[in-house]
Amino acid sequence: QRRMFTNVEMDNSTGVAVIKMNSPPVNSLSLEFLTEFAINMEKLEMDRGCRGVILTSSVPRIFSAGLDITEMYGKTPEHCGAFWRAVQEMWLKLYGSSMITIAAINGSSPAGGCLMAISCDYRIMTDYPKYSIGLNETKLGIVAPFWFKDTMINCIGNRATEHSLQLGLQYNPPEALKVGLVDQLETEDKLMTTASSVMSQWLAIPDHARQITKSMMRKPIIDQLLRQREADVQNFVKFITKDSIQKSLQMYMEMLKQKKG
Ligand SMILES: CCCCCCCCCCC/C=C/C(=O)SCCNC(=O)CCNC(=O)[C@H](O)C(C)(C)COP(=O)(O)OP(=O)(O)OC[C@H]1O[C@@H](n2cnc3c(N)ncnc32)[C@H](O)[C@@H]1OP(=O)(O)O
Repeated sequence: QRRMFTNVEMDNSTGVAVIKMNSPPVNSLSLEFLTEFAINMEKLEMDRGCRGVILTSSVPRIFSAGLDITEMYGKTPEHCGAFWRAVQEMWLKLYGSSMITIAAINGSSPAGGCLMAISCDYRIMTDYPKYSIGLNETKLGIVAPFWFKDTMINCIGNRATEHSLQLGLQYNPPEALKVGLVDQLETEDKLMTTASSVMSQWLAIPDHARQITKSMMRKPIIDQLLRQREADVQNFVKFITKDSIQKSLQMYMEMLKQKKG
């Protein structure tokens, strides 16, 4: 039986779907997870009754740990290529969605987890000091590709992105609010109610006007990836299969395990 990585609950009375990521222990984004996520987004996009999506997590304390490192370590170039296509597809479906997308960030959200959040239209994060969010790729010895970087620039601006990406910064909730990485903080118990109430404000705007505006803002980056999608895959495969990069990933995974023990 196929495993489910996300639960989708559609409320037909409001036209809002809630996608709950549910892949313990850390909602890491595996090839299967990403494939299922993209299919779910596609289905909601095709559903004329669905106007908005709230993205959140069922896993305690974690929104998403980002890309599943085990999908990039010790794998064949073919596997790495398939994985990267799935990462691209997830981003294209989320960043390019015509629906209103709100991230209810109820836990830590490094790297690919942060990319998911900043690909949404609005972000509300639980105000808990131990949670963090950011594109920390350089800390793993890897490089956030241009479309991660440009998504971040569109969210927090050029200078803050440069600072943030070079240092691989992870922000706690008040810091994330200050830099503009999230739009609002909320207590754990009120997070979903607040997300629904923000959604109502966005739903009050006529869809066609909001959708054209959103597309105007995001299309240049999306088109840039679409134009060079296969080159981006080959670039990733060449980079990630390098001995030095594989060594960095191995050391990072060992560090994660040691931290635990
Ligand atoms: C020249 C230019 C070319 C450019 C080409 C492209 C370059 C490549 C770009 C790639 C972009 C990458 C994006 C990513 O998303 S990489 C992933 C980054 N993620 C992280 O750094 C997060 C790591 N995890 C953590 O910090 C913590 O686990 C977390 C805060 C999320 C939770 O902490 P907690 O203490 O609750 O849990 P544990 O650390 O004990 O973890 C539990 C188990 O889960 C495993 N784990 C954690 N994260 C991941 C992950 N991302 N992938 C796979 N597995 C993960 C962890 O090892 C534990 O496993 P065990 O139980 O087996 O020990």
